Amino acid sequence: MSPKVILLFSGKRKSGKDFLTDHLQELLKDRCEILKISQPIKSHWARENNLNLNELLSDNEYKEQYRLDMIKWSEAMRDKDYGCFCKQACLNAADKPIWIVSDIRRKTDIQWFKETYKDIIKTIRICADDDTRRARGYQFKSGVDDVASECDLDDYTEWDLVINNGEGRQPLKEQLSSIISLISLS
Ligand SMILES: Nc1ncnc2c1ncn2[C@@H]1O[C@H](COP(=O)(O)OP(=O)(O)O)[C@@H](O)[C@H]1O
Ligand SMILES: C[C@@](O)(CCOP(=O)(O)OP(=O)(O)O)CC(=O)O
Repeated sequence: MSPKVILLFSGKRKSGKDFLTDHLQELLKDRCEILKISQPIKSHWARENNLNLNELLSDNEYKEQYRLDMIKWSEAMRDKDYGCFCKQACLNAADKPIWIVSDIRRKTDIQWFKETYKDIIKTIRICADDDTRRARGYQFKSGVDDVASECDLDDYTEWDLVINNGEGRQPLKEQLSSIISLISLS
């Protein structure tokens, strides 16, 4: 069974990508699977450098120590094949009707998914103001917050849905129902 819908989520660090996609998964239960493009990157990095993969995958400070190096290595890999990590994430994914990709970062990520899975793609941008992100632990870092990893989709305008997850956000239930309304499994 191949997926019927693929939801691509994008947003800056601490905008709430994991928070919202984890809650979405609680709602959709076993109909969905969360895919992370950063998973193959982090797996490689953990293996090569003898690091704790679970810590790298968590939302705590641990991954921040390695983010800059992971960005540099993964950019070099993407220069050779822009879809390499998207492909790996999909190869490891379970057969579920809904795939939730929680960390789209580049226009080429969207391009790869649209080329590969055509019109079952929906794109969602999560926004949060800087004060809210800072309250969640964000601190600007040169080489991380001013490069493609965080900025390439800033000027993308073709989102199917934009969700405010900062100051003045709607209650979680409403945020989630706006996402659910994108899904039609006919
Ligand atoms: N709407 C929200 N309400 C409460 N806490 C939130 C909300 N959105 C995000 N957070 C918290 O902010 C932190 C960063 O969120 P996270 O989902 O890890 O961001 P990202 O994956 O975009 O870097 C986490 O501790 C998360 O629980
Ligand atoms: C090297 C990275 O894949 C690390 C991404 O780690 P996370 O996806 O865990 O980051 P946030 O959730 O936004 O905090 C970035 C990249 O450019 O591929």
